[in-house]
Parts: sequence; structure tokens; C-alpha cells
Amino acid sequence: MASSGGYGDASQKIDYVFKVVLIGDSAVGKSQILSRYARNEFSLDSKATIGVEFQTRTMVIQHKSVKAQIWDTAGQERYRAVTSAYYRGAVGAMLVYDITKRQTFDHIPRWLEELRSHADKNIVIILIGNKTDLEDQRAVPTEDAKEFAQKEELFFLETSALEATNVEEAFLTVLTEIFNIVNKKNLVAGEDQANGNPASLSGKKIVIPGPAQVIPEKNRMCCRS
Ligand SMILES: Nc1nc2c(ncn2[C@@H]2O[C@H](COP(=O)(O)OP(=O)(O)OP(=O)(O)O)[C@@H](O)[C@H]2O)c(=O)[nH]1
Repeated sequence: MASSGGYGDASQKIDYVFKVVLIGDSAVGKSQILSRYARNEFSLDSKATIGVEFQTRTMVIQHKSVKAQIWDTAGQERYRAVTSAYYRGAVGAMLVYDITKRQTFDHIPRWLEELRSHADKNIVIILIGNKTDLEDQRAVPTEDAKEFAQKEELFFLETSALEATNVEEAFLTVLTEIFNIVNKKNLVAGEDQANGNPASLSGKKIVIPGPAQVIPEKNRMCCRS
């Protein structure tokens, strides 16, 4: 159904651009999850993010080319960029904690609150427990996170950016869900028009049709695409 488009996406025709944001405490591995996904790279010597960075990768989902534009910001308050700007236009969010640090999981409700107060209410959210390669240091049982995710109606996966476990799956889960929502809306809009009703998306702006939303070249200095 969905397949990866590889790591280079220079001259592809883009059907959709989906903005996805990464959030969670400092050092849980947000930047490395992104780096694994966008470039298949990992660094143990990762520096704390200052401000905002983004990277993109294009995937094919149901024969459409979907460009994921993944935004990464600092977990540390003092390095965080203006919150509302970060969430603007985001259709997906990855809420990351570190399975070896209980506190990073205990802070998840706060991140969820921030997300829900700043982002579109229809945003697709996945909870991610990162660093499963450090199983011997696990401080958050999988069941606790699963239960929380069910209660809050979030997708949930445990990943290891280091070992490249489930990183691809996590992104695919979010992107495919967004894709399905968008497609369903297009379908409903089409049916409405066929019935003589004006197209309606119930005021829910969750799709960013490409390539209009691609960030202008002048704003790209910090980031790879
Ligand atoms: N063992 C292990 N270490 C990881 C994994 N993912 C990230 N790390 C390490 O954890 C540290 C923090 O990773 P980052 O990706 O910089 O964390 P971050 O969440 O982006 O941090 P901020 O930018 O401060 O918000 C680095 O030393 C990474 O190499 C993982 O899956 N396994």
C-alpha cells in the first residue's frame, strides 16, 4: 500500500505536502529519529537543537507522492521557538519520550496539552517510546504507554533511532492516516458536488496540498530537503 520513496527526492512530482512536528523533552532522541528517517543516519554525539529545524522525505502512498516535511524543535524551554508558529499548518505530530527516563514519559500529558491548545484539533498524533536498544535500562513499561495512548486516542510505537527499529513504521503510520483522512474528505467533497451541494470540508483544514506549502527557498537555510 505504501512504500518509501528513498532518501533523495529532488525532481519528483509532489501530490501532497504534510507538515509533521516532533515534540518531547530534551534528549529523548527527536533529532535522531528525524535524521534516521530523512537520511538514514544516526549520531550518538547529537547536539541539543536550538530553535527549529526541518527535513523532508518523499514517500509514495497509494500511488500518490507525499512529501513529509518534518519539523524538529528544542525540548529545552530556553531554546524553543515561538510555539504557535511551530504548530501552524501541522497535520501530524510525534510525541516522543525516552523509555529509560520515566520523567520524559510523565511529561507527555503536558506536551499533549500544548499540542492540543496550539495545533489543529484534527491533528494525527503518535506517541513514541524511543531507545528500545537500551532495554536493560527500561523505566517505562510498554503497557503503561499503551494504556495512556488508548485513553488519549493516540497511535503508539516504541522505536530505536540507533538500531533503526520502527522509525519508518512510525512515520508511515502518521502519514498514511493523514493521507486517508484527506482522501476521505476529498471523496465527500466530490460526492457533495455531484449531489449539487457545494464542496464542504466542514471547515477542517487538515491538508496542505503540494507544492504550494513548500517553504520558500529563502527560509531553507538551516535545513536539508
Ligand atoms: N541508545 C540510544 N540513544 C539514542 C537514540 N536516539 C537518540 N539517542 C541519543 O540520545 C541523545 C539525544 O538525542 P537527540 O536526538 O539530540 O535528542 P532531542 O530529543 O532532539 O534533544 P533536544 O534537541 O535537546 O530536544 C543523543 O546522544 C543521541 O545519540 C536511540 O534510539 N538509542
